[in-house]
Amino acid sequence: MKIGLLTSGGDCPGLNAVIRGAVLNGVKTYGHEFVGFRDGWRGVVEGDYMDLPRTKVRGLARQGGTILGTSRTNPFDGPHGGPENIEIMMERNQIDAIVAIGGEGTLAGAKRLADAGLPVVGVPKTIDNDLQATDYTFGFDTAVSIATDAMDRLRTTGESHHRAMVAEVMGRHVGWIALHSGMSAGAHAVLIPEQKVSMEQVAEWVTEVHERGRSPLVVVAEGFIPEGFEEVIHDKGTEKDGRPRLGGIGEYVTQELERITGIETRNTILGHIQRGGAPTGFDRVLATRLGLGVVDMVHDKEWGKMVALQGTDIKRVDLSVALDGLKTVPQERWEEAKVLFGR
Ligand SMILES: Nc1ncnc2c1ncn2[C@@H]1O[C@H](COP(=O)(O)OP(=O)(O)OP(=O)(O)O)[C@@H](O)[C@H]1O
Ligand SMILES: O=P(O)(O)OC[C@H]1O[C@](O)(CO)[C@@H](O)[C@@H]1O
Ligand SMILES: [Mg+2]
Repeated sequence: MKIGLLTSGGDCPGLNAVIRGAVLNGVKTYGHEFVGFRDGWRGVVEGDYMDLPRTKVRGLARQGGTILGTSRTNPFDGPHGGPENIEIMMERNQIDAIVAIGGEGTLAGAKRLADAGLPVVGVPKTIDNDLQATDYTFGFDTAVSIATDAMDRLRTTGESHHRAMVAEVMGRHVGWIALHSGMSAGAHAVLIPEQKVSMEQVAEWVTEVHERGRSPLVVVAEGFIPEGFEEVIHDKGTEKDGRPRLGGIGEYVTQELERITGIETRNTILGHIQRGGAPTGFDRVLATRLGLGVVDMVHDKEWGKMVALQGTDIKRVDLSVALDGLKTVPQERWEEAKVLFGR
């Protein structure tokens, strides 16, 4: 078989480890051949790909980013998009299957193509950890570990100046990175998209912490909506696909805290630092296992599915199950963390 791999959506530490795992299993176990489409679905609709021999994936497990490049191209758009055109491209290039490595948008495209009869499967990726049917996505552990390290540093400078510190992390729709990095760094408040909290409540937690002589640390996910607001606060316009460009709520929280509490407060936006660089050991192992597993699934011709981590096992699940809403932070996980806030 000749299998085409693509990486699509935001990049994520571990993408290269998936590619390596897939190629090594395919070449060593089955004698399959691999190609890599450039820049996500763009490479598929334009038939733009590179050969991926075993030598091309050497040492890739530890390398951040994606050697294939990524984009947010829709495989159904443009004169060469859609299942009929993609089928013609596959036949012309003798490509037998497509493995789409991406988040919910990429996998929605993969599902529609599989529903139209194309041999397509998925591998879940996102630092946000918001995909259903998989316990964790690779990239999440790396993002949490980078954010934890940054917050440890914010705490020492905050303590020295008796300031409150605000750290804004990624998390457009869900607060997994905020919850885990906040818990890990000992944050005194964690603000996430799933939970409406008033700025007065946050100010109360911050004041309590300050009064017992500590430097308060507030972690806020970029998609947090404070009580009294209907929509996420952002001031950087929108992307081409209409998504608001986030990264700004931290500034609002900082200004409001300083205004209400009178405590000098500083804001740090971690941004894309959370997505860059080498994956953690956990993410390398998870991504490698997903890469190994997806090739077994392709070999068994189980189209329209993705590989997923369930417990400690790599399982095969229908893309429809994985795409049935986002995996948000449950109420009980928030209540559990809340015990650590404030006094
Ligand atoms: N229902 C759909 N059908 C076909 N293509 C889609 C669909 N939904 C999204 N896409 C395409 O997939 C691209 C990638 O999706 P998106 O930008 O959400 O990234 P993602 O794979 O979800 O990763 P991220 O975690 O960065 O959001 C979108 O820009 C869009 O072009
Ligand atoms: O700046 P970009 O690449 O458009 O992506 C930003 C988004 O991608 C993610 O990192 C992953 O979905 C989100 O947390 C964030 O909102
Ligand atoms: Mg998405």
